[in-house]
Amino acid sequence: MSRKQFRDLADPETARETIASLDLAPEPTEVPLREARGRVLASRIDAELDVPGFDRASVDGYAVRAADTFGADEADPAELELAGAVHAGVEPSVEVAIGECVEVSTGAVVPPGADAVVMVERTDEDAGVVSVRTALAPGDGVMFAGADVAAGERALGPGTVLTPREIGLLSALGVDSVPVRGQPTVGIISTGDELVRPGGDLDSSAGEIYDVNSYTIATAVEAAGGEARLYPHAGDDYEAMESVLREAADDCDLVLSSGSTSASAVDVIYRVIEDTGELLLHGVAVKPGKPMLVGRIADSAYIGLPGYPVSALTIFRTFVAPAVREAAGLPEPETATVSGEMAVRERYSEGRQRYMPAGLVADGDGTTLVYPVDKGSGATTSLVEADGVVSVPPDVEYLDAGERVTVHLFSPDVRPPALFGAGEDDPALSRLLDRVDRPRHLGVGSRQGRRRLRDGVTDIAVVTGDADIDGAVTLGGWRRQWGLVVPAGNPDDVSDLSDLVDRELRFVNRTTDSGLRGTLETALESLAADRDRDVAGLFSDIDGFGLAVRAHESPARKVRSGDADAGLGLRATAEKLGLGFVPCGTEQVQVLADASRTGKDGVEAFRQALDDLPAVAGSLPGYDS
Ligand SMILES: Nc1nc2c(c(=O)[nH]1)N[C@H]1C(S)=C(S)[C@@H](COP(=O)(O)OP(=O)(O)OC[C@H]3O[C@@H](n4cnc5c(N)ncnc54)[C@H](O)[C@@H]3O)O[C@H]1N2
Ligand code: MOO
Repeated sequence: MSRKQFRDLADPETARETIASLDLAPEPTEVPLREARGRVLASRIDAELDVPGFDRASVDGYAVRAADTFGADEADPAELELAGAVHAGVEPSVEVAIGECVEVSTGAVVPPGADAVVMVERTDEDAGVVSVRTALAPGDGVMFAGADVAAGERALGPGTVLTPREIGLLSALGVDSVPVRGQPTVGIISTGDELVRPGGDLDSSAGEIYDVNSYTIATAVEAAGGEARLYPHAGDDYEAMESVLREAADDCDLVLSSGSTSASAVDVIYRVIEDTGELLLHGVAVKPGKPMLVGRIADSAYIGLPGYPVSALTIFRTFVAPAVREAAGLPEPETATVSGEMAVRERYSEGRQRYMPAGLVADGDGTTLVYPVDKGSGATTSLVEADGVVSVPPDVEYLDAGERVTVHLFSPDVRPPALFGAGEDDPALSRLLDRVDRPRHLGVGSRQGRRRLRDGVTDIAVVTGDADIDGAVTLGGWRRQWGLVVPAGNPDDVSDLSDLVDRELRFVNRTTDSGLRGTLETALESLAADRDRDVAGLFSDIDGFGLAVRAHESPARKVRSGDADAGLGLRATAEKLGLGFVPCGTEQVQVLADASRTGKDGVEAFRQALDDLPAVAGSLPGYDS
């Protein structure tokens, strides 16, 4: 089977122009006013009536002839005869003659003869005579007919985005349905045999994954003013893709697929487009998102997003969302940028325009630091753990530490974390972070945590083992019991670490970045010394010593699923998952803070949260404050 090769990549501007040349805009439509929020008026609306439709009392009080109150004040009130009353929603049956007044409530029709309304607070009434303690000018206390909007006036123009304010005006005009721009219908098709919709059962051993793109792109379409339609995901074969694409093209203004854009033998979607429609572009010099496609199928526009979730969403945000907004008649949203200094040096030399996900953190002086958050295009956390994107031109090979860069925030209301930490992923830490406003913690293990603290990226590091870092102070810490997580009831009768070495047990380790791995190795080193053996040989006697998983619960989960006999873990994890536990020792977890950042509100808040440590540790088996 032939494979796609990416030799000539289009530049981003060409991609933008090609997408702009597609026609996504649907016909205008009419919607009930009640459902019109966020829609865009398709044509002008003129007032068909005066609002208010009558001279309306704006206060509770008495309708008067202003001339009758001339010269009145507290010392010398005007005395008027009470001729009757008019309430809101009732046609007046009295007139105000010279020397008279009529009681009115707010919103009532001002009765004939009157030209002003005095507030009840400035009057006294006694036996049918009202003393008015202030002088009024004509129009005081009255909203005249048509003063809000007059019949024939231009009320709202085409292109107006309908918010509650405009819906208020249209309600006042009695309009109950409005002509609006159509919302482009966008068909969403994820491709790939491996995909399962969230909620379905997942067989990870068969390489199945949850479908991230369908809901992500559907919600992004809606946020851009389109109407998303989800189609069942298409398997990795030509016929399946062709039939779903045709079906979606029949129904929608734009079809968006994800996946199958690249170079593998099953990445055939470009051929389906070539055969059933028109392929206008394949491959753009951007990162992420290089293999995107643009084309047409029947009367519908088509854009192929790459399968990797970060690539798909970045391409959507950068190239597709503006076209959807344009078709829906929506203005480009307010964007916000923040300027900051690169916290670390970042190398890059692929010659493509890069949209680098970046996080923000304030250092001790309040300087904004920017750090790359790139866990790769396949990691959804690459975007969740970032605050925005730095656009790096194709000819830039690296960004130096300290270099000034501009971050385009994901939205203007993005606020950087108040507390930024990295290191151990730990259940006590998770509970403590819940007590802090806007924390961000990267569970990258002790080693990486120390490195980021040393590099001046994070405010705190949560580590086991070596806690001696220049310029760092200890905020607090706790002890946790570690050992071997085994199946419930410990069926293999595992009693200590030597069983891993001496018996045929399938073990699951943690990665070398994790503190627990360091603690295990230290314990095994002393076992090797007791036995007068070389430590590497001891490690190699353990079946699975090299089988390392990143997350702190993962070894225990492998034990629970029957894929391992013992895993490195904590007592707290074993008990949480209903598994057995063989204790091997306790280790100290320490929270270190960059000494120059202890004045930050978030760091101070975390220090206060540490006061709750006895309660937190008391709720976790094997924990001690
Ligand atoms: N030999 C080459 N390999 C790749 C190249 C290349 O130029 N040569 N390009 C890489 C780049 S860049 C990208 S981006 C991806 C694009 O891949 P596809 O669009 O073909 O997407 P798939 O292969 O179908 O999937 C990639 C990846 O993403 C996962 N995926 C797909 N759809 C979803 C979804 N709806 N939800 C969650 N995850 C999804 C899929 O399982 C794969 O892991 O190709 C590189 N390879
Ligand atoms: O273009 Mo791919 O999106 O670099 O990951």
